[in-house]
Amino acid sequence: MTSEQGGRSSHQSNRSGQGGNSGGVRRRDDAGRERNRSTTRNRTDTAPGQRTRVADPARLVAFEVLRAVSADDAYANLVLPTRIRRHGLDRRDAGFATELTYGALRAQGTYDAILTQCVDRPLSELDPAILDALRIGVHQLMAMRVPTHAALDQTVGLARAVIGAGPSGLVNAVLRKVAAKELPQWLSELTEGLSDDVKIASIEHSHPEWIVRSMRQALVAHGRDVSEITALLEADNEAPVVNLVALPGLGDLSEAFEAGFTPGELVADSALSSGGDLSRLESVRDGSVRVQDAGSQLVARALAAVEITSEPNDGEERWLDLCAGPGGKAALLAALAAEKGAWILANEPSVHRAKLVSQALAAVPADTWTVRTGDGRDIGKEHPDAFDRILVDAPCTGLGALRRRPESRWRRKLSDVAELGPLQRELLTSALQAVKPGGVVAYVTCSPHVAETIAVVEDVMRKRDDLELLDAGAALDAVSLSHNVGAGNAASAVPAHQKMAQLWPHIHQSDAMFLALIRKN
Ligand SMILES: C[S@@+](CC[C@H](N)C(=O)[O-])C[C@H]1O[C@@H](n2cnc3c(N)ncnc32)[C@H](O)[C@@H]1O
Repeated sequence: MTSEQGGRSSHQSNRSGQGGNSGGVRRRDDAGRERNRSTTRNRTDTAPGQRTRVADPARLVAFEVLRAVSADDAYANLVLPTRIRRHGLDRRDAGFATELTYGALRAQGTYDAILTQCVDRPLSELDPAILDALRIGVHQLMAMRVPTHAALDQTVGLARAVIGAGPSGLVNAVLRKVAAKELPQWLSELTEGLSDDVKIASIEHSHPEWIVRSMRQALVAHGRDVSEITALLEADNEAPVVNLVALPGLGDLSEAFEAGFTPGELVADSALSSGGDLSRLESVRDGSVRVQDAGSQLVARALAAVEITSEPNDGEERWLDLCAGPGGKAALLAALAAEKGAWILANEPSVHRAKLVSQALAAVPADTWTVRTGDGRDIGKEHPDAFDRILVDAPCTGLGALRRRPESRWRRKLSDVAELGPLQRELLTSALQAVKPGGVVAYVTCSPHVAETIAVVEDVMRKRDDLELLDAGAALDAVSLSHNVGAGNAASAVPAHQKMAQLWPHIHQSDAMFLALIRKN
């Protein structure tokens, strides 16, 4: 099972299925939602904390993951599957735990704003474990189809079992206040009297204000209307579908289609599904079919297909993936290189990640690729004018992949953008040294933040007079199935920006990948 399976609802989905308030034994349906068995007794008004004394395993899993994220800086997508296994959750409970975990993490900003109205002290003064239990309770009350009494009873029971009887009383009292209003009413109260659109969007769509501001700026820089911000932030709060790619010439999607995947509409040799146990697929196990976002597939294909005028060495093009770990794009590029009779060097400084690159490349003929463990900033000096095509998939804030990393919006800081800037510039500078005259460098980030995208490209290009920006939007169109991706920036007021391309989750259902293609003349 993928860790996203079952994480369906945005935190703002309605509570339409939440009408029942009868007591009785809980059961979950296929989507992991709790249903009541019919009984007539209404237990909502009795003290839930007095009843349930054991933690429901699915809620316990969500609580443990939230604790690992807030106390140990863990990544939810890595911890969740291990906890699901450890607690032996079945498919339905795993779906419920996934929705609860990811929903509570994504919507943390909105939920904390609600909790602030219901707790008699600053949230920072609460025991962090109590705060995590409250967030789990709020998500059930505001966005899942869990009957109110079950959300209260089970969350208070969880707090009693894992934190203690005293705190469970606090959890009970606070969640009862939260439950008194539905989400739309909370949101209108929280935003009443505010005139700052950024603040309002931040509360309503649970993104830090600096990220809302950055996204708005990026939309405008790429010639889009700022009003798209709502759709963009909403897309960030949705669980992404699983995208597969069959490595060209090596992989076959028929097994995936038999397992219920549907053909991808954006890019060739791709397939989509909302979930499923990928380890069942032999083609995934042997690495010839890989999980990869459609945006990543498109940018890799655009670089492989764009016209170059450099002279191949002995008829063989030399490609370089400067920042290859963990190897997603390197695998697709290497398969495309093998088809064209080219060779690729995949570079990665982290030893662990370089090993992952080698594993990712294992399905591709071994004479097509080499993995180098080293700093990409040195390659330009060591190998000037040596490569025909270079990918610089630069280390970045990852603000374009918030759908996949539910906690990252709270962990990232504006200062990270400034800290990454020099490295991004040095890596692109190195690549421009390493590319042959007539060859092309693709500068890619999984972030739409203009300080990581347009500003880096413009700063670095200003320092040389032998560079030319190619039309990246047209290059994406050329390798897409529709031939009309719409990622180029014809509407941008700045001519140079028009040639740089930006994909968007709310438009392309992909990560927000940025692509600039630079030819050295
Ligand atoms: C955005 S990730 C690349 C993702 C990869 N292309 C893929 O598709 O799987 C950026 C990578 O750059 C690596 N990196 C960090 N500093 C670097 C440096 N000085 N030179 C080259 N790579 C670097 C990071 O370790 C990380 O693996």
